Amino acid sequence: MDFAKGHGTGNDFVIVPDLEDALPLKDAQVAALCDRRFGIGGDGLLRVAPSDDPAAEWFMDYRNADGSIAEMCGNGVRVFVRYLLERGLATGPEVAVATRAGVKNVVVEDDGLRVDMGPAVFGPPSQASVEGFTWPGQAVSMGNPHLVCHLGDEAELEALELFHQPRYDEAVFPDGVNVEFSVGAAPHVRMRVHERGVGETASCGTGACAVAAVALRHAGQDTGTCRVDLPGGTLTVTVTDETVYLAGPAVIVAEGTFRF
Ligand SMILES: N[C@@H](CCC[C@H](N)C(=O)O)C(=O)O
Repeated sequence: MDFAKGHGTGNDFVIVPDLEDALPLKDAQVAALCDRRFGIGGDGLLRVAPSDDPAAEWFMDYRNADGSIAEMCGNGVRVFVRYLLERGLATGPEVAVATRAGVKNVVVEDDGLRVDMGPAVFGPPSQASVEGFTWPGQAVSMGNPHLVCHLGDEAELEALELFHQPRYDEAVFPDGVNVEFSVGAAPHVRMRVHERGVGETASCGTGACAVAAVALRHAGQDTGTCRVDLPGGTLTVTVTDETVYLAGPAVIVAEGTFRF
C-alpha cells in the first residue's frame, strides 16, 4: 500500500492515498500503520478520499493513532493540503477540504498554510486531574472536543505527567476530550496537550485554537491574534467575530510502500 509521511509542528501523520475510495481501513490497520516500532509511526492517519461534498474535491478521513475517528485535525488538514499540492491533486493558493467538521478552506502562504477553522464554541467550565491534582478548565469545541486548563507557571507545565490520559468529567465529554494545559497570556501562550486517541503529542492545531480563544477571552478580547508555542513549534491563531484562523507549517518528509 502506498503511503506518505508528513508533519505540522511535529504532529505527524501517515498519509494514505485512496483516490478511488477503495481502502476503508479498519481500526487495527490504522493502529498498525501508526505504530512507531512495528509500523511507519504517526499521531494519526490521513486517508485521501474523494469528497461527496460539491464544495470540495477531497475528503480528509482523519483517524487517531489508535484507529478512532475524530471530527477535525488542524495540523492534519495543513499536511493534507501540502500532500495534495505536491502530488498535483490540487492547485493553490486556495484549497477546500471536506472534513467531518465541514468544509475547511486552506490558503497557501509564504511560510506555511492558513486554515479557516470555523468558530471556537465555548462549553461549560469543567476540570482535569493529573496525579491527584485538579485544575479548573474551559470546554471548547473546534469541531472536536477540548478542555483548556490554565496553569500558574512554566515549571508546573514542564512537570506535568501527560503520558496517561488526564481525568475529566465524562458527563461533560461523553465522547472523550483533548486536554490542553497552558501558561502565559494573550498574545503569547505556551501549551502542552494530551490528545484523545493518541497520548501526548508535540502539537495540536485544534488545541492551539482552543487555547488561544480562551487566552484572548481571559484578556478581555473576543478577537485578536495569539502566538501559541508548543513542544514541536509555533502556531499562530487569529480569532475574528466569525471564525478562527490557524496558521503554521506543514511538510511531507517521506513516501513509500507499506506491507501489512
Ligand atoms: N492533532 C490534531 C487533533 C487530532 C484529533 C484529536 N486527537 C481528537 O481526537 O479530537 C490537531 O492538530 O488538531
